[in-house]
Amino acid sequence: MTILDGKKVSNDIKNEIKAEVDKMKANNEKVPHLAAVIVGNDGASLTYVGSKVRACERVGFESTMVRLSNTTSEVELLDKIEELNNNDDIDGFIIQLPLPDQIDTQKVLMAVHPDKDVDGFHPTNFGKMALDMSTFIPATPFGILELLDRYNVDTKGKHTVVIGRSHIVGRPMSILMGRKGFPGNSTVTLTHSHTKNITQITSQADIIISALGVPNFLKAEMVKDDAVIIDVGITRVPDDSTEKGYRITGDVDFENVSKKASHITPVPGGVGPMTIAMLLKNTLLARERHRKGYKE
Ligand SMILES: Nc1nc(=O)c2c([nH]1)NC[C@@H]1CN(c3ccc(C(=O)N[C@@H](CCC(=O)O)C(=O)O)cc3)C=[N+]21
Repeated sequence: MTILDGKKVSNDIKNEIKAEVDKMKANNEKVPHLAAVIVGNDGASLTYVGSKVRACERVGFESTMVRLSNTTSEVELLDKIEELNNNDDIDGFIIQLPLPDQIDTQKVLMAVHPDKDVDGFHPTNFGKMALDMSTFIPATPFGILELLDRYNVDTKGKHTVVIGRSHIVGRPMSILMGRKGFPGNSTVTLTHSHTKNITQITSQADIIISALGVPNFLKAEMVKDDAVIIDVGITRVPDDSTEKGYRITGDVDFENVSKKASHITPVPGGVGPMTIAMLLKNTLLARERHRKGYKE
């Protein structure tokens, strides 16, 4: 059984990115600049954005965190986005999700200029992804592809079962695993809350990608021997024995499923750190495209 070590691979990727940034600095070129907008005070969201900012520092990017209050109106947020779209110093930015209820998420994501949309959430970029055109691939799915690639996990002709159809993980993942090329060329089944007899489906999977957010959902009985297991779940469960008062748990019953799996991602230390590394990679790409005047 091989642990797909997202922590290690993400560190390798960050070192590769840092080497690129060092070259830019040596040539007196402007370094990539990422901005992150966060609306409200959600603890988990603040943690993730904090990690993103720290990761920028680590590789030598510039970063800007824009904090808006929980009562921010949709118009105020759209104004801020327009400002970031027009700020030539910023190569890419993200709007941290989820957003408060008074704000229409889809409307907001459509306001981000596709050239600066390093999350890959704009319909133009999502469409390009589905059509195999070069674009920003959403960081979590991109991180999973990168992890499969670096561990040489064979995906061709395999049956991949994706659990969850969210716009940021399950849906794009189902498209990417079925695309031509590597990693890809899988036969994909996308399952969700209306799926009947899910155990029958997961037991036939060569690769399972679970992005549900239900702790311990995927049990050993649902998995066949030698399956590849990717756990995208990150749920905070209260735990007084820890310093922070919580621990994070994936969708997979790791202890038992890992005994059957050929490859498995841990939580923490699997997909989460890869997400951050690939956001940096997309920001590097955004800088490069910006430098070339968006001509290609
Ligand atoms: N616009 C937008 N883009 C996102 O990419 C985005 C988002 N909104 N909203 C929330 C989700 C979630 N997400 C994570 C990133 C890193 C970890 C991560 O580093 N996790 C660590 C542990 C972190 C902890 O201790 O909580 C790990 O799994 O090892 C987790 C989750 C990005 N998301």
